[in-house]
Amino acid sequence: RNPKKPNLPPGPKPWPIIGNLNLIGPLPHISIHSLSRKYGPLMHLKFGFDSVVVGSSVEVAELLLKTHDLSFSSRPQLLAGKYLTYDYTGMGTAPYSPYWRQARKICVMELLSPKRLDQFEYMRVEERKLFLHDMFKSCSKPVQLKDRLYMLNLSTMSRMVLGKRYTEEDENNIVTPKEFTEMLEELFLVHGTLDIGDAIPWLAPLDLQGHVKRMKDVNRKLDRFYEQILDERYARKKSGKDQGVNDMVDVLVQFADDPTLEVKIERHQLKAIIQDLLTAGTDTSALNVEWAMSLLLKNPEAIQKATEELDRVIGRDRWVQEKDIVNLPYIQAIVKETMRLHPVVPLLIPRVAREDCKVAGYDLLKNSRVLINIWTIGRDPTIWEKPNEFWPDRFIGKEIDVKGHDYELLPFGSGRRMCLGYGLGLKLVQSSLANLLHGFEWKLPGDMKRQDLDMEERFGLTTCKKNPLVVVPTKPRLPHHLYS
Ligand code: HEM
Repeated sequence: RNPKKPNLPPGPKPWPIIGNLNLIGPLPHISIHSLSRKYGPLMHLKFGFDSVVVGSSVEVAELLLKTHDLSFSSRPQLLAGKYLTYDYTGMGTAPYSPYWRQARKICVMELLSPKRLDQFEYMRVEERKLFLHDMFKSCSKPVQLKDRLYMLNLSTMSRMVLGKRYTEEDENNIVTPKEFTEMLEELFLVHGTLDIGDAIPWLAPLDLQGHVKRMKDVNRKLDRFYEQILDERYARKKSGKDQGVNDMVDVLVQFADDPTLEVKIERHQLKAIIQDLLTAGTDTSALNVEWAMSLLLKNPEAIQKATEELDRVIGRDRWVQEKDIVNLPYIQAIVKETMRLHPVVPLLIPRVAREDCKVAGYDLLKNSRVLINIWTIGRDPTIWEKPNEFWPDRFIGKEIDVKGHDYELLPFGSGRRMCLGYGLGLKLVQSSLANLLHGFEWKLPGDMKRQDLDMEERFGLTTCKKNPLVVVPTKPRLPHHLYS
């Protein structure tokens, strides 16, 4: 062997130009799962000209996300990051840098800290009540759960981040609910697309798929919205009518102006952070609840166990509150089991190597992209008994949690780039799910049998059900006055 040639991890032989992209189907985590069975848990692929390293076991995940976390704590510079997140200044797209460290610290310590989440809990409670009231009005009719949950999370995040529910008609709002939801929908859609220009950079200027144009268009619209929000805040501050901290933008503006900050946060960076806060948890949390309800409808005995627990711990005369969740181990187990079987970000967000690095005897080169296939890890038969079965009891009495320390279950990632909103994400998922189960009896529409409910996936920025779940809340379980 040429001693200078790097000892790359095993992988399929790449084609010129396209590399191994021909082996990647519409569900990349499944294609990569099949490849890793042949080439092993540390595998090397080529996506166009980019080297991609995939970790598919607990041991390799720990090496990449813990032992060598610092070497892999940057993000690749993809077109979406440039055009949709203000030149890579979103929290999820920013390279490892003093700016990213500073902004992440503010988000973790100030915006999403347990204390701040408690301060804004009343907003989540109010939004959930409206959602449950709407669900009550839909009793005995089929509902598309994902859309409802998405709107619940969007209203909640819109209030916590911007101080207003932009999902509802209000003549003082700067955008109509339709404009607001359409802008964000387009943002998700175009962010989730795979652009050929990312894999083959000399094709990027041609914008063959028209993605860059769409990215610029939606960013222009969103920018006007964020500009107006910031203008209003600064005007209020200047006028002396500042009323303290009412939402996350208030906190951000306060910190951005702090002269003691090591790195100054510029206006375009503020807008990127606002966008992250508004969007990162809405879809992810809604999809987790949709997957959980789908799994439960296929396993009615689990619904029975969950409702028994709810009746015993909460009783039938009130809703479930966030602080009740610690006393609901079966509900927690359902959420973990759902995240194990259907992680909504199955390959985590790609990282990038900041330097050459030796891992498990192989050379991983600077600028390689790093993916962790948590879908494979979640179904690994050497870790999980009956890996493909929905069996929440497997978590009862076990210490495994989803907070990034147990490498067999990483729905929020781990290490320096781990999800910074996991605490909020868990609250949104657990409390929506618990109250849907506590508040209603459920069935599939018409004569549909549980065997007929498909669990096919669609890959994108987040992995959702290919065919959205339609379900019928047959009747309320609690006294009627609680739904008003
Ligand atoms: C159930 C809900 C959620 C799930 C499943 C989820 C999942 C994830 C995952 C897998 C990552 C990538 C981690 C990695 O690369 O190691 C991530 C990153 C991120 N998440 Fe979440 N997330 C959720 C909710 C939220 C919420 C509520 C927020 C904020 C309000 C949020 C903000 C972010 C941000 C900003 C990043 C990028 C972090 C960085 O690169 O430094 N997420 N999330």
